[in-house]
Amino acid sequence: MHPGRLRLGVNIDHVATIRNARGGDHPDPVRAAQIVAQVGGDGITAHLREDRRHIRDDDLKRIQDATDLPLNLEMAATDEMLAIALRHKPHAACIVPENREERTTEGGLDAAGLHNRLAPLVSRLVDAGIRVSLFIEADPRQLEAAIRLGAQIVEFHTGEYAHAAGEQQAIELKRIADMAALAVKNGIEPHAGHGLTYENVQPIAAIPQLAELNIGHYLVGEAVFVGLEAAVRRMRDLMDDVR
Ligand SMILES: CC(=O)[C@@H](O)[C@H](O)COP(=O)(O)O
Ligand SMILES: NCC(=O)COP(=O)(O)O
Repeated sequence: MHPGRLRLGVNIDHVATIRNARGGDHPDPVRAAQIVAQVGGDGITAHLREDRRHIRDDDLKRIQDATDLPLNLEMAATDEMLAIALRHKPHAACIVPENREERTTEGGLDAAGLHNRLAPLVSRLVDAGIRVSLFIEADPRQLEAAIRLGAQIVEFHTGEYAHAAGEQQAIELKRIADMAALAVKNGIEPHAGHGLTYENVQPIAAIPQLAELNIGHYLVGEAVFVGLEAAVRRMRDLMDDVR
């Protein structure tokens, strides 16, 4: 059981997607971060992609200056992103797989296969006092790799769960629940995220070992209709109803 309340990290990438659609500065992801802070969000997640399709380098400091919420910087395992993380010193850095062609993150990081590339990067981040999260599939081999790498956090990719239905969704849910329990047994804090919505969040939120959910695209979509404040509040309520 995670001793504290299940935290909600709000990913504001797609506020920046709308902003960048016209090349201007509205809507500002920083204003979104401030609203998240005002309505009970527990953290801000921002994915600085190599192609800067949404979050941009200057957004990071503005977000950090604008709210006291912890910033979870999602980043690829590259020297460029390591230097940026060391410069900004976010609360946490979540290492995610990334390629230009993808529309969005398509799966978890291959922490096992990339051990030699990840090891120096993880230790540099840990040494700088940045909590390191690895965005992985709920798979024992990937979890073991994260333990070996010395990551403090794993974030389980919930995309397969989110896109599954019926029996397959139950199988994905059990996989995540089993790995969350194993993570805690090994002293790693388990998080989860990707593709979570009002409709599918509660079975994930009910997993007692999970400490944090990171949710973004759906909330920004809902915000178009009801506003970001109401969207975050509803997601928060749904999580609280099962924990
Ligand atoms: C790792 C993950 O699932 C998301 O946090 C990631 O940010 C998705 O990428 P986009 O935000 O570019 O869709
Ligand atoms: N790491 C998951 C995240 O930050 C948000 O993913 P999504 O809700 O935008 O799919």
